[in-house]
Amino acid sequence: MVTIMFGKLKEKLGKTISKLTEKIYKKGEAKEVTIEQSKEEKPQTQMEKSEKKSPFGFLKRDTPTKDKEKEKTIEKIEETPQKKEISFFDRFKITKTIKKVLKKEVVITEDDIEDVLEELELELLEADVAYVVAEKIIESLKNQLVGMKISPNDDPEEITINALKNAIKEILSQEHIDVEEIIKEKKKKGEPAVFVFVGINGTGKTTSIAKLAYKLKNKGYSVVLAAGDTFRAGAIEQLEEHAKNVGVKVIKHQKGADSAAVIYDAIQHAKARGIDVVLADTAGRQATNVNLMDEIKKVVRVTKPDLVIFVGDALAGNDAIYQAEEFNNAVNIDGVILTKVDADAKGGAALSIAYAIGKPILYLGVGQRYEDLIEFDVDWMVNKLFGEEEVKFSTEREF
Ligand SMILES: Nc1nc2c(ncn2[C@@H]2O[C@H](COP(=O)(O)OP(=O)(O)OP(=O)(O)O)[C@@H](O)[C@H]2O)c(=O)[nH]1
Repeated sequence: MVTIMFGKLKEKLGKTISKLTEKIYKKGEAKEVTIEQSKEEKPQTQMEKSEKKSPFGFLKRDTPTKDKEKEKTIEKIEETPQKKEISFFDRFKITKTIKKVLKKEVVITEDDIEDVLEELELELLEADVAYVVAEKIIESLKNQLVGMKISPNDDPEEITINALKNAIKEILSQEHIDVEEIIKEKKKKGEPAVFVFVGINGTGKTTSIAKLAYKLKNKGYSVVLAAGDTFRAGAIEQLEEHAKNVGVKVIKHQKGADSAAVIYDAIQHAKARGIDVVLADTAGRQATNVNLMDEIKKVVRVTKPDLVIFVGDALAGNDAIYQAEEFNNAVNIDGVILTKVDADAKGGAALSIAYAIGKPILYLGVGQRYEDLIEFDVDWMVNKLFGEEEVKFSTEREF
């Protein structure tokens, strides 16, 4: 079954836009008007185009009406509005579009939208959006929409989509961390950049390290891995397997050794050989395990990494956010890698984790191949939530 990434969230946002738009139309006593357009007339405006291709499918589509003396057809929407030679017969092809237009100006009040926003809040929580994030989105929508004047020339759908996009961008926008910039700055000082990966068991730390090693190596950086997970049986061998596949070296000690010592040795190795980056694995641990959390604090104290990266599992929903908060309180996380986003039909964790801990998402794990690690970008996520295309990720497995 192919998961539609953020599918649940996308569906709920679409329903909200439809309801808010209808509220505005109703209050403005909107009437339906028919717009006739022949091929020769001006090319469609972007809004008219998006109205026909609305991602949420609830908007009026072209409704061709049969007309004896003239053949009518839906005007084919050009992906890119190139000037095309129009044939003689094409000139008579008329497009009729029915669109709603407000009869009078509308000033939105809190009463107008209260019920829709209450429903949205519940639906966001159902999509694993953290409570504090759902609250923030509702508050942002109220601040943007209550008191807004909408004239008959405005497009209510465009206004509601933009309001929701702004609310989500506010949530997603955290201070950006440029990983490559950190590597370059450390290189200038003749030192390796050190990134330590933390998180609970099974979230995808080891595979995310391998994916980042693959990405950085392909960008021309030299990378060494530190087998800091000296606790779980097979963890060292798993990392060695990835290292062999990706073509990088691993620094390891025996199982049960001190994690900080392994990572410290890897840093010395990198310094001695002028290697650019050390990616350090650590044992998966429950945030509630005090001894293991003390160990990770020692790792950070001893190795002084440039980035402590929390690896969270998008499928864990709110648990991923709780774990991120706990790790952030213990060792001050710098950034997040959210894994298994390709398998996450809800999308709540991706929307919530950065806001909940006030740290940026650095990368998203989107599959089980070494290339399935993408740099997180707010506009990319907003386009996935509001865009039309369904993102298809590979289900191929390399590990
Ligand atoms: N679909 C999908 N699976 C992933 C992704 N990232 C990791 N996985 C899978 O998640 C499982 C756990 O990955 P690991 O890297 O072993 O997890 P870990 O955090 O190192 O686990 P511990 O070593 O026990 O702490 C593996 O089967 C991975 O293939 C991803 O982005 N998408």
